[in-house]
Amino acid sequence: MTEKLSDIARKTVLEPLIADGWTVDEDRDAISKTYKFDDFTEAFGWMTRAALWAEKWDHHPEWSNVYNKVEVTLTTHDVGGLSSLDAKLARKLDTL
Ligand SMILES: C[C@H](O)[C@H](O)[C@H]1CNC2=NC(N)=NC(=O)C2=N1
Repeated sequence: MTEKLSDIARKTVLEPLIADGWTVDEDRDAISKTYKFDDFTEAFGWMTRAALWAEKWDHHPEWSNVYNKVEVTLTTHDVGGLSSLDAKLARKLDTL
């Protein structure tokens, strides 16, 4: 069962993500990042790879794409805030 991150876990888990360009939206208890690519093909290719991981892990990003830019927000709808699944998916997205 997925649970919201505790205050202690939150600090440990979020710090490295913030260092890698993720920002925390405290109001929504979500993290966001904008990825920029050379062109649409690169952006959409990345989204396709990301979508396969999201489906595999049954954890899906909120995202939008305009040409070479992809804006991603991660939060766990089932618990109404950030969980370890968001951190796991964020780390994966950063490696794709
Ligand atoms: C039924 C299904 O497992 C759930 O609705 C999953 C699907 N993908 C999800 N994605 C995200 N981001 N949060 C969720 O709580 C969530 N729940």
